Amino acid sequence: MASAGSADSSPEINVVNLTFSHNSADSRVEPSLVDINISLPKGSRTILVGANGAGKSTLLQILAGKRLISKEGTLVLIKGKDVFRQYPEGVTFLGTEWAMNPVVRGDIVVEDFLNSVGGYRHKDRRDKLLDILDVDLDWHMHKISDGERRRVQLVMGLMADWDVLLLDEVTVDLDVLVRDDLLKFLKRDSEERGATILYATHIFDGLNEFPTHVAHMRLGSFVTLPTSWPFEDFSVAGPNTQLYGVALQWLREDRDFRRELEKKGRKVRGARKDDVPVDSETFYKKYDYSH
Ligand SMILES: Nc1ncnc2c1ncn2[C@@H]1O[C@H](COP(=O)(O)OP(=O)(O)OP(=O)(O)O)[C@@H](O)[C@H]1O
Repeated sequence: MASAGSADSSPEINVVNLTFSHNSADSRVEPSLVDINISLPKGSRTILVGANGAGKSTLLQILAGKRLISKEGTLVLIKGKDVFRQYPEGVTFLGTEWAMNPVVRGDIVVEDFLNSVGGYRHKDRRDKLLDILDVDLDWHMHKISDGERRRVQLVMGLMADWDVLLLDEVTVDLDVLVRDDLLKFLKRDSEERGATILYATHIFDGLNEFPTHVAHMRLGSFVTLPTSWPFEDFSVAGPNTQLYGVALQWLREDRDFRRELEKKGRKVRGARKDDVPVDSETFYKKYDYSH
């Protein structure tokens, strides 16, 4: 089976010996990423699967140049360029924190907002995306829903041609029809232009036809390196032919793995506290926050 984790002559994304701690001053805190080595070919579309806290966002943020790594022996390259020193052109990162920025909740009309980031220069693609994402140029950014704001973000982020797209869970609040149309657009775009996508998500419905590779992260490491999809080898994820089934199996394995570690007395990050009821109503009744 083809794995994209091995060395490639000219990979579009190449990470070598990456270990990263959010709090490097405190050696008791386990690193968020441990010894990551991946190499993704141009034109690939890779889905990152992993439980909460697995390290998906951290990896995408590092690739987006949002966190500085200065360790000797570590390489984080996109299009052959070091993302910390000479950030490559044509890389787009779309993450969830954008929608929290007060600027994008201000009283500004969508058309002006898109023009302020060069929308007039990419009118054809912009108009295609407005149609796919069902965005109205007359909307006011402070009067739209979170899902609508997300759609504006996607128009903004995707309207210029990109070579590498880093997507961190930004399709989560789209309705199913818009999400489906968007994924078809991205797949076509990637096929026609040889553009590369790395996509972290928790929603696997309707995603079967999208990826060229699928990978599994757990506790900051790759359990399954980016591997050609659909899997031909049952040993990777059992007899699953649907991505949804693969993800369910991997997440179950992650939970079992985490429980085994906890039994041995190791505190595992990302674990749910068992004394917090899963439904919020019970939680608030139990802790009575009314006073
Ligand atoms: N700003 C931060 N400061 C300290 N630790 C952080 C920070 N952001 C993430 N972490 C830690 O890094 C680890 C990886 O988190 P990350 O957000 O990358 O996981 P993820 O796989 O994207 O999870 P999710 O599916 O919940 O988005 C977690 O243990 C998390 O607690």
